[in-house]
Amino acid sequence: MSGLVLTPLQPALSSISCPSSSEDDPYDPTITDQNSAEIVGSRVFGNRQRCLPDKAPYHPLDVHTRLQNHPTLESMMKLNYCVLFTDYVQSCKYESCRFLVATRNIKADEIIIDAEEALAVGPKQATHPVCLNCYRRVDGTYLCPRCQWPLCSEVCGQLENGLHQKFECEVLASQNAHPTKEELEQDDCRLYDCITPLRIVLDNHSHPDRSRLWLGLEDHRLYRQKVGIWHVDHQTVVDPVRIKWQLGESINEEELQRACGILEVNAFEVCDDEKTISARAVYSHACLMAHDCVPNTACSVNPATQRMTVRAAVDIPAGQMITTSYTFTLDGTLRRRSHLKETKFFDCCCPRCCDPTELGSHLSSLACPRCSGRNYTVPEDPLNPASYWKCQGEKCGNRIGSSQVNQLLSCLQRKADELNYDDFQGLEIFIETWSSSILHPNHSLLIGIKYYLCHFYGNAPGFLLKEMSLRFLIRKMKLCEELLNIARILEPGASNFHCSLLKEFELAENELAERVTTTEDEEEEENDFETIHDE
Ligand SMILES: C[S@@+](CC[C@H](N)C(=O)[O-])C[C@H]1O[C@@H](n2cnc3c(N)ncnc32)[C@H](O)[C@@H]1O
Repeated sequence: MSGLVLTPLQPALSSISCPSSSEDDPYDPTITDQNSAEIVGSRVFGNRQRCLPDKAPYHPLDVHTRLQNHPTLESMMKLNYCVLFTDYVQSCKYESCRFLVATRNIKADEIIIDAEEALAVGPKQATHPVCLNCYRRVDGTYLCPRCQWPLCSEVCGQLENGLHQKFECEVLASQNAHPTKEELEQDDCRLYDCITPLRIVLDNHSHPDRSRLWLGLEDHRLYRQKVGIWHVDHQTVVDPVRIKWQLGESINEEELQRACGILEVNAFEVCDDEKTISARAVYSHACLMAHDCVPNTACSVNPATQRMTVRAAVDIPAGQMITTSYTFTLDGTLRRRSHLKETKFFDCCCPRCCDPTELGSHLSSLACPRCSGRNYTVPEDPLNPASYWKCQGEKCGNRIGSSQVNQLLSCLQRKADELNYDDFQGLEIFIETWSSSILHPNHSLLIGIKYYLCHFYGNAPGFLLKEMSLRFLIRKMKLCEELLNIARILEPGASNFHCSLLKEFELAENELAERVTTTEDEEEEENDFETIHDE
């Protein structure tokens, strides 16, 4: 492990000129109270430049060429990354255009960002009731003695430095603002939506020095105003805080909307393996990573400290963007792109999205109805949801309209949503029924179920590794192999997805080896016994 990244700027680096650096610039190296990264490129913050034509796909190589020509790159080689400001943007709707770029060759598994402290942490939207300090589920039996919001226990209730005590407790107590018993019984208690934005606003009020860090975060204000989300945030956050809790005099709508926007665009999910902890957090450096549907990093958040560590999943050459994925790797292009548009407000045009076969992984491919499943049908223009789909078979070339494809997919999605995940046989039947003749065996509708089954076999009660029959052990290994082939394309290297599959495969392989050895030993014993007996 090497490469601590967030080291304070070295003198040589701090002299790099930062075009039109202004007082409000949160990435001005002289003002950050955290460790800092370097900044290069042309400035768009506060002076947003018009950009390349709509949908010009971005390509990391372009950035590489730019950086190679950048006079200060050499002096920046000591840092792992810099924040690149650029007028190079993907579409006119892409309002913000800073991203992290490797300033030297980074080896797979190297730490790029080491345990970055969160700028803000708090409950997720529409969450079940959680403790406002440790984000574990609560049932409302222990209430904060001061504000009456549920906490998990006295331990969290008496924390002096807990975020709850530090931020909202006093304000909520003064307004007698707490959820009712009925609200706490809901699985999506919307009052929790207000807590994290409220923390950001209160942080800004009490630490004007830190407010400059907040200023630097994208909130997609203009786009959010145009679409429904602005209105939803008004109902779920602005009105409850300002009207229901009567904080309207000290907190204005603008700052609450800005906090909501920052969270929607930038927050990472915080959870533990057992899913007992559920929260969201914002990081000033990690959240500058651009999205790519084939990310080159693996991110992890320590659920107890909420610190974020970013590692290189693969070798990242100097000049290449450092990327993470904001969406689900195992979703097909249509779904990923609409999820990114809805939640992060941009049209992804990464190489995977632009490729009809998703880089050969075939997560969206359908069996051609005319070739009876011998060839696969893929979108002619994967960036256009209304595109025709065409059979890849050289002699066939059969085309299907997007509405027909959508109809088929919605119908299969409904069937998939109805599946009972405790019934492994039902899942296997679903895979068998739709695989090959209708969907590519790697289709996202099937691959999600295969991923579930690959963990189910070997870990679920009644299917523990030692107890499982040979048939299921071999099935587990086959599923692992299929998924590993996809992981190698879509999340290569030391990604969480790839590593978890490798682990499952190795466990199954070792178990198989043990069984083979035991059987051989038993056979040998039997032979010995027979020989002795014969003698
Ligand atoms: C978490 S922020 C990343 C930092 C952001 N670029 C900034 O300057 O503040 C997420 C936003 O960055 C932009 N973005 C990230 N990856 C992108 C990509 N691959 N293509 C287009 N826009 C992207 C989108 O506007 C997205 O909503």
